[in-house]
Amino acid sequence: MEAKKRGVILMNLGSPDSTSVSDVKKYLKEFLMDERVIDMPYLSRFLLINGIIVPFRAPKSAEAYKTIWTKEGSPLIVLTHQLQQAVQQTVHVPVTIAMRYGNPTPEAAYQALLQQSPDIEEVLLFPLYPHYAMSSYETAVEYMKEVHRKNGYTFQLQTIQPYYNHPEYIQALASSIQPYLQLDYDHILFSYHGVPERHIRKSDTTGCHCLKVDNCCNVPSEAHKTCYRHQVFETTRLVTKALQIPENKYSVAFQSRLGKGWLQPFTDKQLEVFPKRGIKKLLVLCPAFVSDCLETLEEIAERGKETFLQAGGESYTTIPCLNVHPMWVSVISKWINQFNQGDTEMLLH
Ligand SMILES: C=CC1=C(C)c2cc3[nH]c(cc4nc(cc5[nH]c(cc1n2)c(C)c5CCC(=O)O)C(CCC(=O)O)=C4C)c(C)c3C=C
Ligand SMILES: [Fe+2]
Ligand SMILES: [Fe+2]
Repeated sequence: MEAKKRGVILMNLGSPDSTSVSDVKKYLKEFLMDERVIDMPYLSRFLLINGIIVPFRAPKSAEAYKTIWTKEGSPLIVLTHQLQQAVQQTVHVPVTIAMRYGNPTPEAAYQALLQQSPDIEEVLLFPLYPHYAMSSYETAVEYMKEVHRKNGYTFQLQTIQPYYNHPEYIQALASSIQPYLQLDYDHILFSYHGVPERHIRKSDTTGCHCLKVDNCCNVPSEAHKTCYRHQVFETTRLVTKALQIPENKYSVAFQSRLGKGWLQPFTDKQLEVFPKRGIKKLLVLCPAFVSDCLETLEEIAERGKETFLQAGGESYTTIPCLNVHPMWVSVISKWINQFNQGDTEMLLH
């Protein structure tokens, strides 16, 4: 029997095309008009985004992007391209990239695969998000399905499930952290992108567990399959266990909030209080992101450092995202090879 013709799409969030205010406005509008990001009725969302948030935010965001932009473009896009190239060298199926917002679009990614392999039968969608959140993983997957359906493509679309607790992902993350443990440090902060608490409740498939049961994220539940909070705690628990980091040497916080009612504790507030609690030498990492981006390079590495040092901290080291770490490249390649052999263990069922 002949093997099926397959292809892979690595999917990330996306960036503006340039640091111009007009490109940033276009990107923010597309991003924030996503009903899985700002979950309001259409008209209120439209008025809030177009009338208030984008006009005020775009000039500030454009300035922030300027501080991290490279000759090749946005770090997130450049790093996603580099990951695609590294993975492509080790697998025998075509691999391309798509962004949820901006370029390259999902249509462009599907077309790129069809051009390389016109009789393609199965495409693997690989979201570059280890954790499930309606504003990251879910919107990426649902949007790819929608574009697939609208174009009437005949190939099948399969999706890698969230890998926040997969032993091979944890091992890759641990080995990217390991060299930094040689530094003299008091504490490690795991800073994850925040989400509104309302989103955690909305994603609860049982309707009665998340943020309703005491200590919900540590009480076994079916809800954890789609609970971002549970999943980030699990990544932290598993990776600190693998590295034998004692419980009193690390903590979790949530960054990048936009509005009220987001998951706590907040990273920026923690950075202010740590020095007062005797934490003077800090390591920070951001495992919700596979690729370094505005939120890690500007918010955490630049502004976070300033906050911590001004509050009395002495040393502040950021640990890069997995990016193109060789172990991460080989994990992705291994999962792609498994998929290419018809192994469905890693796929959403
Ligand atoms: C874990 C992944 C992400 C989740 C969950 C997420 C939720 C989320 N984000 C916003 C608003 C903004 N996020 C912005 C940037 C941004 N967000 C992620 C990832 C997640 N967001 C990434 C990778 C990036 C960086 C993109 C880059 O180009 O480098 C921005 C834009 C920048 C800014 O103006 O700050 C906004 C806005 C919301 C509202 C939300 C959940 C509801
Ligand atoms: Fe975000
Ligand atoms: Fe939970």
